[in-house]
Amino acid sequence: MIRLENMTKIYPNGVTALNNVSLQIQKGEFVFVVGNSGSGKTTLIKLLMKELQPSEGKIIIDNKDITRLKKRYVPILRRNIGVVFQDFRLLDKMSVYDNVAFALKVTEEPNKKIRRMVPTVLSMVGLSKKAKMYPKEISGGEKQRTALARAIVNNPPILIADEPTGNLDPSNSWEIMKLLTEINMRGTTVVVVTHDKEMVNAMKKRVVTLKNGSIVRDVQRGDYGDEA
Ligand SMILES: Nc1ncnc2c1ncn2[C@@H]1O[C@H](COP(=O)(O)OP(=O)(O)OP(=O)(O)O)[C@@H](O)[C@H]1O
Repeated sequence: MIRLENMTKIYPNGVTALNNVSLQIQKGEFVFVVGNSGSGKTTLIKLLMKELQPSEGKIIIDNKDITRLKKRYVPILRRNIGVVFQDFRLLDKMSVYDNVAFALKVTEEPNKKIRRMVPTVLSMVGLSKKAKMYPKEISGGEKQRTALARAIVNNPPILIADEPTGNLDPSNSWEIMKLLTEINMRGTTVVVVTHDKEMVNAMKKRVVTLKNGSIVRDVQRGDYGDEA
């Protein structure tokens, strides 16, 4: 489903953020990507979303090389990849409901579908009672769950979460991990970038470790390891 082939990213200032990275993620997998600050994790996510273009190599998603994808097809790619950003990127002037509905409005889904889907995902992430609240009126964990609801409301085949437990206390972190596991069990491929050692060690999923832009470890049912 996701295949990186000898991918290198050198930023215009000469920094090599990723160096000859090859990686395969199968449909339905749950993968943690770990690594020190500056190891290339965010760069990897941006390349997968086509926010950045690699300097060398291929990125194949669903048998298509997205590095060759024409600009007009980028929205279709993004519809297939739900992303939960580190800083949530919620719209402050919109309620929880509207933040989630917005993801369907931009893809011009019919109103009937929006009215059906938004309450369904809000209930799934336990936010039905907060639907009318605004981001500034809800907690960090609730913002994270709103961002997650928005990322999955389109039912994308791939979900990428950047530090989803980064700013959360342990109980909220577990809640988010439980939701990511549920989403994965429904068939979505889940990629989680994290520093959360305890969580990675508890989950026993595949762990890919980046160091200075290279993959230095890739283990099934793994732990956080010493490299990251
Ligand atoms: N826009 C940019 N221009 C130049 N260099 C960049 C740019 N963005 C990131 N870098 C550099 O690329 C390398 C990889 O950065 P990246 O943000 O991918 O790391 P990361 O693993 O996500 O780090 P963190 O855990 O701190 O978020 C770092 O050396 C960083 O300084």
